Amino acid sequence: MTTTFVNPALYVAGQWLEKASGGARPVFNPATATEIGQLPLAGPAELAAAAESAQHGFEQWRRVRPHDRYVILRRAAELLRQRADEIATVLTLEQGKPLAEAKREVVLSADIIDFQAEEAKRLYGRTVAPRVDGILSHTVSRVPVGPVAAFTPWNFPVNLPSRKLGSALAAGCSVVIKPAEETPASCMLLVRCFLDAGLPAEVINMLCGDPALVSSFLIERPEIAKVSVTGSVAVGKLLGEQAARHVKRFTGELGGHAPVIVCEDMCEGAALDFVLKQSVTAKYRNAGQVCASPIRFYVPRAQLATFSERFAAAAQKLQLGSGLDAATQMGPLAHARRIEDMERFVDDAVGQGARLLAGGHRADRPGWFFEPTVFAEAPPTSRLMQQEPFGPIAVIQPFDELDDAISQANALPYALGAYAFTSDLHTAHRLGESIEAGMVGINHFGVSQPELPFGGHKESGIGQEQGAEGITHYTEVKTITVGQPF
Ligand SMILES: NC(=O)C1=CN([C@@H]2O[C@H](COP(=O)(O)OP(=O)(O)OC[C@H]3O[C@@H](n4cnc5c(N)ncnc54)[C@H](O)[C@@H]3O)[C@@H](O)[C@H]2O)C=CC1
Ligand SMILES: O=Cc1ccc(S(=O)(=O)O)cc1
Repeated sequence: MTTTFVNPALYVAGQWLEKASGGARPVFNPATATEIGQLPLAGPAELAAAAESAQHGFEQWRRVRPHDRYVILRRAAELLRQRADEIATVLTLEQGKPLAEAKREVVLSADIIDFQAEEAKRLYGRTVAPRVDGILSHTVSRVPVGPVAAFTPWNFPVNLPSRKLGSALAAGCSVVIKPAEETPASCMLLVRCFLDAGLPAEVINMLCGDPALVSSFLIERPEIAKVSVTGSVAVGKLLGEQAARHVKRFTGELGGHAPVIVCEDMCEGAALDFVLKQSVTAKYRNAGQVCASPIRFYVPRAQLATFSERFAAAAQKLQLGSGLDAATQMGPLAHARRIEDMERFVDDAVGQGARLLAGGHRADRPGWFFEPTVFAEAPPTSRLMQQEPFGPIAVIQPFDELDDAISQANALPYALGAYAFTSDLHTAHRLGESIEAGMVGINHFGVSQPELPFGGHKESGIGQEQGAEGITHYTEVKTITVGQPF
């Protein structure tokens, strides 16, 4: 297995580019904060070429039968599985997460592509009975929306592109994808799987550059029909506004601030052990850089001390280190900006009187490591209780009545993932129905599955990815109605 980095290149109009007109920027290993590669950056010339190429690619791909699209996508998923060790290593080198997490991400991405490939064959239409004589047929079908501009972040550099590419390509769209500049190489290796599987060259274009320039340039291009973004609420609003100005279709998978309600009946003995083990694992997975990461834990007031002390003790025991080291349980944050952001969250929470129970500092070692951090009783005005920390910070809050916990859970404009633990079936249903979120996990954190729709309510997003819903967002409804000629 290789432990070397693969220098990233852009893929524009059927050519791999190791240099581009926008210059270049370094790619870093977050575990050491050292440069590991150079990324070429697209300028207007490559951006225009990519948009034109996506139009050519679309004209070709839309005519490929769904079954043939399915065959190519299934082959790409298989190549991804075969290359999982190499791709996971590159992912860990540029993003930082433990290798086992990176490998799971790559294999899960193959499952996502497989599922969407199957959906290509199930884009059913319908016929509708005419209401007057002289009409032969009304046919309602789904057609591909057109070339897509897709923007993905650095926290899941293979999974998030796979969600967009799997659905868009299955639907018959071409894609110009801009992965995060911090983590371009693992996405490049994903793109190679599609091309090696037989995807026609111009159906996919991949480039990086100045994010604001790339997005505004592409969204304004007449070739681009749809914009799909995963990122912060702020970036989602910006790109959504730009798309709306041109009446372009838009999917946004944006931030979250997931609450976790732990009911009284889960606060003792084996039940409490179970909740704590699941919670600490879910919280510090990918160093908390997950849009559906649990953030606010609500526990009965009488259990606050025990729950928070045990949570903090478990967090402090986590082994930090390079993702390539098999003993590592939590890697570094993906880039230096995240460390500064964590410090701002901590300073603000401490300043507002929250109790710091664990961590709170950058770790005393090279690289962008931040200690697993636990707060209790943070005031609702603190930044931590209002904005997505997107890092290894948990906050544990007391509640008196379950209704109060539900109100607090629903108090923010975010509504992506939410979780609750209870052994009571009636309470499980009540929580599932009353918590406002796109995805509610009861007694587990595994809300993201290839078979299930993933998406948020309120400001957390528009549309869904994965599941049967994923592909539909890359289609338009078209009605053809045929009358008798005379
Ligand atoms: N929903 C998710 O999975 C993600 C959410 N975020 C959120 O974003 C916050 C800030 O993340 P940072 O990386 O520090 O900041 P950032 O906002 O600079 O970048 C976030 C991502 O958006 C992209 N981006 C930024 N401006 C863009 C633009 N005008 N057009 C197209 N893409 C653009 C970047 O390339 C990057 O991949 C995090 O605290 C978190 O709340 C970040 C990454 C993933
Ligand atoms: O950041 C969003 C995100 C990405 C991946 C997953 S999972 O690996 O499929 O669980 C969850 C959330």
